[in-house]
Amino acid sequence: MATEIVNVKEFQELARQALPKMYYDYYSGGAEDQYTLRENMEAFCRIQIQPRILVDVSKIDMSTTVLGYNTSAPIMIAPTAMHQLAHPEGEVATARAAAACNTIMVLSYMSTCTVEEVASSCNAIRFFQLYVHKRRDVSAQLVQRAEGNGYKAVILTADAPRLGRREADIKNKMISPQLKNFEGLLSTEVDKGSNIQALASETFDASLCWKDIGWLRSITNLPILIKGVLTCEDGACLGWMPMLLWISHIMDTHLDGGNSLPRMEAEAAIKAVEVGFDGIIVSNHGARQLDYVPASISVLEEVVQAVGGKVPVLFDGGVRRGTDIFKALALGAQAVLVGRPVIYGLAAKGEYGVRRVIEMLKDELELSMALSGCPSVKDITRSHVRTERDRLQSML
Ligand SMILES: Cc1cc2nc3c(=O)[nH]c(=O)nc-3n(C[C@H](O)[C@H](O)[C@H](O)COP(=O)(O)O)c2cc1C
Ligand SMILES: CCCCCCC(=O)C(=O)O
Repeated sequence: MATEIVNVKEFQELARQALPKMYYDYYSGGAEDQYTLRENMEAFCRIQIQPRILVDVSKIDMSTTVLGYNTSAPIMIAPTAMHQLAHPEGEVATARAAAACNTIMVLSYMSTCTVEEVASSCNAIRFFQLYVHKRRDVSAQLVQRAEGNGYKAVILTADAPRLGRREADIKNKMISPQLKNFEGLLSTEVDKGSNIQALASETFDASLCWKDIGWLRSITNLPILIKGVLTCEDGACLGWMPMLLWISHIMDTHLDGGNSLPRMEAEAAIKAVEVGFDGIIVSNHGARQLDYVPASISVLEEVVQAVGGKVPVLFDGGVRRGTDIFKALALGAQAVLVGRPVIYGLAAKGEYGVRRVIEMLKDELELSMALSGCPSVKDITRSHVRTERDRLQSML
C-alpha cells in the first residue's frame, strides 16, 4: 500500500522518481554553489512564530484579494517555465488546479502550452509573466495576446538580463522543447528547441532598464508588477542605522553612508514605485540567477517598509510550509507565490498533484493561523514573528 503523502516536501521525492534526471535537475536546481538555494529555506527556519492564546479561532478565514481579485488564500502559483516537461498536460493542468483551489496562476513567458490554450482550459484568474525579448515586437505580441485572452496583470521579471549559471543544466546539456507561443514569430531554429543557455541569450534583452516602463505602458493597459526586487539585509536607510553602526563598530567595518549598498538596493524598491509599477514581487528567482544574494524572506521587510503601502508587495522563494506563508505575511507580504512545489505536484500526479500541493499549504496555513490566534489574514501582524534581527536588537 502506498504511504500517504503528508507534506509538500514529500512531493519532491515523488517528482524525483517520476522525472528524467535532466528535467528533475532543471526544476530543482539553483545557481552555482546553491548557497542562496539553501538559504531560501534555512532563513525561514531562523524566524520564530509568537502565537497569541485565548483568541476565538473557531472560524478561520484565509481569503484575501490581490490587485482586487478575490482568492481563497494568500497563495499564488509562481511563473515557472515548461510544465510539459513535468507532465504532458503542462500548464493546462496547473491552471485547472489553480481554478479548483481558487488561486491565482502566473503563466510563464516560457510556457509549453500557449497563452490561448491555458486561457480556454478553465476560469482560473491568470497573470502573465514577461521576459523582454531582444525583439520587442515578440514580447509586445505575447502581452497583447495575454491581455486579449483575459489575463489580468503583467509581471515583468527584472532579474534575468542573462540566465544564471546552473551547473547541472550545463552538465546534462539541458535542451528546451519547442515553445508553441513563439510559433510563427521566431525562426524555426529557436522553435525546434535548443540548449537553454543559448535560447536565453537569444531571448533576454540585457539592455532593459527603468525607462522601459514607458514602452511597457505603451503596449498594455494591464497593471504591471515587477518581479525580482531584493534589498539588503541591513536596510541602512530604513531606520536600522543604530544597530548597524553598533555591528560595524564591533566588526570594525567601514560603511560609507550615502554610497553604501543597502541604500542603493533599497532604492530599487523605491524606484519601482516611482516609475509606476503597480506592485512588487520580492524574489531571487528561486536562487537560480545570482548566487550569494540573500534569502528573499530576509529582505522582505525592508522592501515592505521602503514601499510604505504605496503598492502591494508579494513574495516568493523557499515557501514549503504553511508556517512559511504565515511568516511572510507577518513581515508584510500580501501573498506568496510558490514555484517548485507546484512543479513537483504536477510531475508526481498531474493536475491532482498540483491541487494537493496547494491544499496542503492552505491546510497548514489555516492551522498555523488557528494556533497563533489569527482568525483572518489581516490579524497576522509583525508582532507574530521574531526574526534574527529582533533577537540581535534585543541584545543592544
Ligand atoms: C524550474 C523553474 C522555472 C522558472 N521559470 C521562471 C520563469 O519562466 N519566469 C520567471 O519569472 N521565474 C521563473 N522561475 C522563478 C519562479 O517564478 C520563482 O521566483 C521561484 O521558483 C520561487 O522559489 P521556489 O521555487 O522556492 O518557490 C522559475 C523557477 C523554477 C524553479
Ligand atoms: C528556455 C530559456 C530559459 C528559460 C528560463 C526560465 C527560467 O526563468 C528559469 O529559471 O529556468
